[in-house]
Amino acid sequence: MSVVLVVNSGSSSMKYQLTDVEAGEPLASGLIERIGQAEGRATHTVRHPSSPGSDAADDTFRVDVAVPDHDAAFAHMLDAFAEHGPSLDDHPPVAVGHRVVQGGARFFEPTVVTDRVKRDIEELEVLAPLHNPANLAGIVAAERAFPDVPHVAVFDTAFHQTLPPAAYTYAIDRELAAEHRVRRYGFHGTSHRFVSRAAAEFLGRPVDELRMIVLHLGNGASACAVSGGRSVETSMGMTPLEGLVMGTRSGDIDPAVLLHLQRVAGLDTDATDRLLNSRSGILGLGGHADMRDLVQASESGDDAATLALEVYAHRIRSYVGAYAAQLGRVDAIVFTAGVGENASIVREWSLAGLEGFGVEVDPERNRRRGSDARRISTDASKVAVLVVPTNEELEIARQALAVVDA
Ligand SMILES: Nc1ncnc2c1ncn2[C@@H]1O[C@H](COP(=O)(O)OP(=O)(O)O)[C@@H](O)[C@H]1O
Ligand SMILES: CC(=O)OP(=O)(O)O
Ligand SMILES: [Mg+2]
Repeated sequence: MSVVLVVNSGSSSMKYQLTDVEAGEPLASGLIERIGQAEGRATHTVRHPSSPGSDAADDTFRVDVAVPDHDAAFAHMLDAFAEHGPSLDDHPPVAVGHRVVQGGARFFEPTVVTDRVKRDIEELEVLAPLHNPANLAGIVAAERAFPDVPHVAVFDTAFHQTLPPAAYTYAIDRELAAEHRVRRYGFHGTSHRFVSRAAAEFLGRPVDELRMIVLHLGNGASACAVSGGRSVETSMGMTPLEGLVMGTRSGDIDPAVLLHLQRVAGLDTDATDRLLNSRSGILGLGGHADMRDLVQASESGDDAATLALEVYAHRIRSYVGAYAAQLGRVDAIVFTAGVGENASIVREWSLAGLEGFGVEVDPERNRRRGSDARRISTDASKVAVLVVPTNEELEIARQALAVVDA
């Protein structure tokens, strides 16, 4: 058994998963929230792999606990494994895989963490101020907790290294852009990679024959045009702010709006940053960052919530059209992540009216719930519309193991 611990450190949370890579099954997972705040909360779930004939439920343990920093989060995680299992002595990780959001133009592949790699991740903080500092803090804390195993950084940007220059170049002064590394990098690459391969498997066709549009709709959201298994266009840019409407992020906006607000509403740089990253998206429009709450508000007649949903879907439809043009042909449109896998209304509204382009969602299939990959288009639809659950942790574990085994 090859067990890998996967860590996804955010600025105020840490997610972890202990995974048996060969079985493709998590043994345990957890989430430590509100790191650095007075009241935190930790959840630890012990998974019981479902064997034929048995339907064992997972065990989840929740505690309210103040967690001052990432070191404390790791200490808490180790306690949770000791108390609730599975025992790390019986399942020692052979590697720790870390999600790192921004790898710039430097990291193309999963990379064993060294002092040099840590310095590079730190140096890339200017290009991802919300994400990379937390990712690095998680790596440093994990090295302290697991000093004897290799640590592997897996970058959100790596899958998008195949973008052609025409897709990643912003039309601004090229010398200024080069000096400050201003270009589009793209994110959620681990998910787009995993999901595009899983979709090909579901369709029973080699990924290198397929052209597809993957819609990763979670808290952050991005679209990716995948041709022959390679990312050729994606909606996030230099940072994870560009593109689709998200939980709290605006996505695309005329940059002159910022200039205008700075002039007439006195917004400074930090206030502008907070507006676009934390107070916009469906939260800014409809009062809810969580899609479940937004859908519920809309269903109970809240017009602002309904408009937020319409804007969210309208933006997705625009990207689907644009990416169809870039790809020249679309074999599949694939929904994934929390919203994409669960919110049938978002899938329905996003693809409404595309029948003329061979995209026909079957309303009944779309409404049906499920946790496996499934087709939601009609049998007659020229383009297959799929829901494919993402599993970034398994993909990170696989990539970390491959590096360590190599
Ligand atoms: N049953 C559901 N219906 C609608 N939205 C859902 C459902 N379950 C989860 N979501 C939404 O998925 C989003 C979180 O997605 P997720 O992929 O877990 O995000 P992240 O990993 O980026 O934190 C939230 O907006 C949440 O409301
Ligand atoms: C890059 C990014 O947006 O990540 P997340 O969706 O986890 O916020
Ligand atoms: Mg996610």
